[in-house]
Amino acid sequence: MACAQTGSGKTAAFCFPIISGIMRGQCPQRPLRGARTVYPLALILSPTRELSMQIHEEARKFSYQTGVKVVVAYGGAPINQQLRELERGVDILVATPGRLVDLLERARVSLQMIRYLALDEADRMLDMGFEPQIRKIVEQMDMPPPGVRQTMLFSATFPKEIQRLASDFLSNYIFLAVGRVGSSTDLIVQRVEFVHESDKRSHLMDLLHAQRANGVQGKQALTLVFVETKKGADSLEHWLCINGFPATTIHGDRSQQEREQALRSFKSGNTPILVATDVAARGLDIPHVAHVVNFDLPNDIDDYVHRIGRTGRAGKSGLATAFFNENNASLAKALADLMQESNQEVPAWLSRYAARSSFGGRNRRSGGGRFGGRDFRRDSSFSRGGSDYYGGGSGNAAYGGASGGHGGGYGPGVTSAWD
Ligand SMILES: Nc1ncnc2c1ncn2[C@@H]1O[C@H](COP(=O)(O)OP(=O)(O)OP(=O)(O)O)[C@@H](O)[C@H]1O
Repeated sequence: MACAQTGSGKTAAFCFPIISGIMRGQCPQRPLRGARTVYPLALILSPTRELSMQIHEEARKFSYQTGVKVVVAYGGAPINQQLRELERGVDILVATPGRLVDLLERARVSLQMIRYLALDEADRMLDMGFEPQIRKIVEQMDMPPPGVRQTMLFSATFPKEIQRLASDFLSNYIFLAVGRVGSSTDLIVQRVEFVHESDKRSHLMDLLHAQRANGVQGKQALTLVFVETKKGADSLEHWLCINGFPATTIHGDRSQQEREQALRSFKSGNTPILVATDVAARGLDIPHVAHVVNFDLPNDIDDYVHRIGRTGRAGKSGLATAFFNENNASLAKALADLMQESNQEVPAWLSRYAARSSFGGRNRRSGGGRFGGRDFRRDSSFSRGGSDYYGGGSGNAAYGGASGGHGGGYGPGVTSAWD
């Protein structure tokens, strides 16, 4: 289980070991091809089609001239073309869960030879929407058990309850966190502005005007605007266009072709404003996104972390502006904590909201008394009734048990580099 901030390069972190493992020939002989079933050695699952496409492109670059074959399969695109690609041979299959289940049910893909399984955006993959499909793929098809395969879970956020679920897919695993789990990078300047619902459009317009005026040769910098609903996305896009701001939109009701076209047009700068729902919140690595606007704030602080993480990537700086009003009161505490943690200026009015808000659920951070999540096994209330998680000494090599290789002896609540 690995956590590192958005834009820090997690894709390479799971692709290189897989490619290297396959190149070292540490995988079993596959059945002779003849039947139409293919037997990939590695499977990388991701929650959105666009993210699968991006991982595929990256993995192909990383495996250039290695002979390792990477194929992608995702929904909304013709399956026949993907089947033809698969028939040409596949070592690493990058897929979205729905399309993969389809391929498995058609017996066109077998997971029997999988030695590496990576779940990108693992917490999203295991939350309510995807868990049944992931369980089916990992537990009910022909995938080898944990231990035979190596399983890697990556995300910038990892709520405890999802960690707990994820541990079903792992055996004797290492929890590796770079920085605090769920924190955002301080390369992103975060601003929160109090804006009533009815003022949001004119406020956005002011921001965009100012941005254009400051831009090189009056050019609009790439701006990603997050809204809560698909309808809201279409309507805001329309309004921006009629007001002279070239915009496009990406959300789940658009055809795959339209989604891909929107992304291309945004990346190229032809339509420098992209209005998006959460479908674009995770993983997408679009160079030069200067500004992320949370026109509607999400209910979950982790979603906020992923959204703003579309800027400030790979060591570059970025700006994120959120429109906050009474409707977002339940997020106030988590938002103020997050901002403080990443050295941002927290407006006094937000601190007041944070102080008086009553909150619950996932918008509240729970980290054993400290802000930021960590390995849930270190929560004193967690017990699996065995010594294999903590203090056993034999397993868990990276930790060396609770009193082992890293200075030892730290209990819950004690700071360590692994927090
Ligand atoms: N060692 C490196 N040097 C320079 N650039 C890098 C390096 N590693 C990764 N990058 C670049 O950093 C960018 C972000 O990487 P990546 O998309 O893997 O981030 P991530 O950690 O998966 O983010 P997210 O949590 O948003 O999915 C990419 O453009 C990638 O090419």
